[in-house]
Amino acid sequence: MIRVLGMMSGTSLDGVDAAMIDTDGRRIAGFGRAGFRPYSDNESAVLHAALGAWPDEAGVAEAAEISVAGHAALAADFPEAELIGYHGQTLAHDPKGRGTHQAGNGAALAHATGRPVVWDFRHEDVRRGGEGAPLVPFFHWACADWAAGQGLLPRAPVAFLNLGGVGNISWVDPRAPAPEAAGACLAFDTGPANAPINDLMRARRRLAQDRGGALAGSGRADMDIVAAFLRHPYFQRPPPKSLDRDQFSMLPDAVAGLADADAAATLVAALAGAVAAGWRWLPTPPETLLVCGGGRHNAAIMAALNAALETSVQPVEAAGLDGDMLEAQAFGWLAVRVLRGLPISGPMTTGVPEPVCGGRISHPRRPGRGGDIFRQQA
Ligand SMILES: Nc1ncnc2c1ncn2[C@@H]1O[C@H](COP(=O)(O)OP(=O)(O)OP(=O)(O)O)[C@@H](O)[C@H]1O
Ligand SMILES: CC(=O)N[C@H]1[C@@H]2OC[C@@H](O2)[C@@H](O)[C@@H]1O[C@H](C)C(=O)O
Repeated sequence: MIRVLGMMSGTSLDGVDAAMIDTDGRRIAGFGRAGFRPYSDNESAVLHAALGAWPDEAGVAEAAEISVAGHAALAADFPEAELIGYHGQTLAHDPKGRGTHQAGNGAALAHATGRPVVWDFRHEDVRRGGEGAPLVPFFHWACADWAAGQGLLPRAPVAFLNLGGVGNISWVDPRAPAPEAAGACLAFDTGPANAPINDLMRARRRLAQDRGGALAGSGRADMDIVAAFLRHPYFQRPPPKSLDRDQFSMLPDAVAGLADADAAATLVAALAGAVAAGWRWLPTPPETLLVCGGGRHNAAIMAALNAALETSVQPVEAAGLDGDMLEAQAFGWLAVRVLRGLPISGPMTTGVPEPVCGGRISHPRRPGRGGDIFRQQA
């Protein structure tokens, strides 16, 4: 078993999540402490300005420095970690074109923390023809396996919906022997989630988010706009498929003429409509949809999902999991899989032709505690 710290800074650009998890890269042995370090207004502004940039373009070096410094500061609170899984900051994602770009530097983080760092999780998948995203589905399979083992969920297919800046859904069957086994997982990005809502709040109210969904809850969705949005070819395309943060620029444009509350309500209805549009791709309709990520704190989103779907929609806490830390835990679990040479994606999650391991491992110049886990490998 390895005590690993997973670290994630997602597309909503609000800060860095960190969570400890004990795992052999297959089963989850236990969850540990977690932490969050928000980006300052200045850091967030630099990251926002760099969105869309590819390596060596303007603003990327500064964004990478902010990423490494923010992660190193938070990792210092977790001296018990033998290994760190570091996602980096996605600035651009175009898997069928220019590739995928996570700003950051795992070698610099290894040096700063004295711990080995697994990073650059997405490139190898893209290089081999995959979407490079979503990568959390194999971990969702492990969560379903863990929850079934704890008696918190039946050992049956279940779906996880992650609502960060972008939404992604994983259908998983914990009766399968491993996440890469045939029939174990099917996953894809559903559509925009919190990113357009945050952008609306920032532009119109100078706020970072619609806290609790209060504004959206007081408005009325324009269903003509939602219907037009759902005619986008993305929703007709079968998985695998993944999205860049700002791929649906027509959505903010379409709500530009609406009052604030109605605009927020329309974005929420579009989010739920996109999830419902993806439902047909799931191998079987799951009895439960477990919602994780910040969007589950938005009551208007949860109500819209309940209205749009004929299934039990619940926060992932119903299965004993921490919905704010699931992605950070995922990149800890995936880091151990990289260390052990186990696949982190496959045909049914990213569309890569064969299951692929990927990831890079960087060692600190002066090894700290991490040396032990490499001796365990031998
Ligand atoms: N109390 C709340 N009320 C409403 N919305 C919230 C609340 N808490 C979080 N959110 C929303 O969730 C977002 C953060 O979600 P999360 O941390 O899951 O995203 P992320 O990890 O950055 O993105 P991604 O999963 O796309 O990589 C916030 O930016 C906000 O939009
Ligand atoms: C390229 C990239 O960073 N994509 C993110 C983003 O945020 C949500 C969705 O789009 C998902 O595809 C992915 O994140 C999660 C952690 C994933 O890879 O599963």
